[in-house]
Amino acid sequence: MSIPHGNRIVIHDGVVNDFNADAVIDFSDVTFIRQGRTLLGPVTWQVELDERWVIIGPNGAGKTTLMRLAAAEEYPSGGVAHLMSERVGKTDMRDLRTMIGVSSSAVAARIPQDEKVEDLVVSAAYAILGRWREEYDQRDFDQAMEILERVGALHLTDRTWGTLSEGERKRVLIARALMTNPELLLLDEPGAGLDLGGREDLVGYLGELALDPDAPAIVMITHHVEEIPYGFTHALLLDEGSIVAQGLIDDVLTSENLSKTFHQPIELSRIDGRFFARRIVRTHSRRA
Ligand SMILES: Nc1ncnc2c1ncn2[C@@H]1O[C@H](COP(=O)(O)OP(=O)(O)OP(=O)(O)O)[C@@H](O)[C@H]1O
Repeated sequence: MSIPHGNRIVIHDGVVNDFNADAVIDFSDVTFIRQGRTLLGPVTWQVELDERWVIIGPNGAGKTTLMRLAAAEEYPSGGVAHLMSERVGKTDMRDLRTMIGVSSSAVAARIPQDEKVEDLVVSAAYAILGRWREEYDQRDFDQAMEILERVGALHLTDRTWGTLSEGERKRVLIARALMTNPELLLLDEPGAGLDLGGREDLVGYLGELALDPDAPAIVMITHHVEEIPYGFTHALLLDEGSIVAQGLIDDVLTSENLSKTFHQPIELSRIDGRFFARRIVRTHSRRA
């Protein structure tokens, strides 16, 4: 059997297993079908450890579906998916999830109102073991405090989830997602519901995280190009379950590609490295 070149390898236990060993996400022709409807795909997409991706697309485009597949929360209906070099469907999804940090409204919705921030973050290290309310190791508490400080939420340690503002919740969710030292961090609309100051704080923090060489690979869904932090390297545009464009952010985020994705004339501009987008308003000159 011939071995392909580059970073693709073949393991043969009777089955050819061809994937990018450097990728935390390696999807090849992945589809997701429900009730006879193809909600996503076929999608071929690779994310490597030092990459920071933004996913953009209209409502219902399939962004969260893609994220759920990347979070090992769903099995693909077709195609081949590897997460952290493990073949989805041939490995324990719970083991995979320990390597993936997720911050999303779905995670937020499962948190009891009376959960203390400290417990919420520290328990992430134990969730897989089902030790939600048991004794925790002092080292885990120390790590939780360190992460809360990094996301600017140390002062919230003793507060309960129900008393937090939207911006505070977003920070605490990211802290919880980072607690397991994941290889992959998935952020589904982390800026949703934040006021201008809160959004700018978040963009600043995520920009620092993006530039940290020890940070995990990051994939973030957003509806607003203004929320893309400095340091994000790649973009994927999705529409009606299909990829419109993907690759390096400077190549993919263009007025032309956004107009195609959103089916309207969009003008994209960039000021000091930040993106801004608006619909082009056509003005008609009147004859006297
Ligand atoms: N389990 C399911 N069964 C049937 N349809 C589903 C299921 N999950 C999602 N969908 C549909 O798949 C499509 C894509 O949904 P998804 O949540 O991935 O979109 P999205 O891009 O994240 O949208 P939004 O920006 O509104 O959050 C939508 O039309 C949605 O109604």
